[in-house]
Amino acid sequence: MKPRENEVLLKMAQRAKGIGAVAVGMDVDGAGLVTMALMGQPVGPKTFEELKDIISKVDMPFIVKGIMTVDEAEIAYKAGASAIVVSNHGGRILDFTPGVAEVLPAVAEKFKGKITILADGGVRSGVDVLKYLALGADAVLVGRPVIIGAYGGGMEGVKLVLETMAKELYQAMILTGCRDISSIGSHIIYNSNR
Ligand SMILES: Cc1cc2nc3c(=O)[nH]c(=O)nc-3n(C[C@H](O)[C@H](O)[C@H](O)COP(=O)(O)O)c2cc1C
Repeated sequence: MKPRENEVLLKMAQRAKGIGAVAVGMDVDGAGLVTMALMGQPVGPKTFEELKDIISKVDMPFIVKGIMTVDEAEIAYKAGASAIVVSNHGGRILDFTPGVAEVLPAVAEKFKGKITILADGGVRSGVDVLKYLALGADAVLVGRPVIIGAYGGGMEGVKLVLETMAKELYQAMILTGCRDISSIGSHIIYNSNR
């Protein structure tokens, strides 16, 4: 990747000031090579040093997205990211890769409390939110349902989608005996292999 691409990414991140956070996608191969996807295009830092350098120059919380392994989480954490998004961003093309729910517990086991852990992908109800929280996420992100809500009903549509999810989450918490978000944990997950 050309240095110019990093400059563009950095400028976009700096211009985003006021939005509150900047997010980039990340994929790391065995050799520690980092590629990032922005607007679907592979751009951004290719090495740990470049990622660290960009994070140090952005005066706002920096979120690294597309984390699917403990090693990738480690890179984001050591580079100084505020948060990671455990997110299977290769799903449309690589449909044989593990799902977020499969990798989230291992990432959470090592990094819970050290870095904010967000998760996304396939969340369609409040019960799905509960599942990702129980598997170790600090918070859950929602993509396509919000787009569908906006398409169908504009701002009211988005509001309806999010309020419905919040109600479903509340009901699911009551049924699983969780009095607040912090009491949601792996104890509510039934594992038939245990
Ligand atoms: C139209 C569309 C384009 C997307 N483009 C990107 C992208 O360029 N980079 C990326 O990391 N994720 C991309 N995503 C994934 C979302 O950022 C997010 O991870 C995903 O939509 C969450 O899953 P959900 O839609 O099932 O809630 C895209 C998703 C959609 C629907």
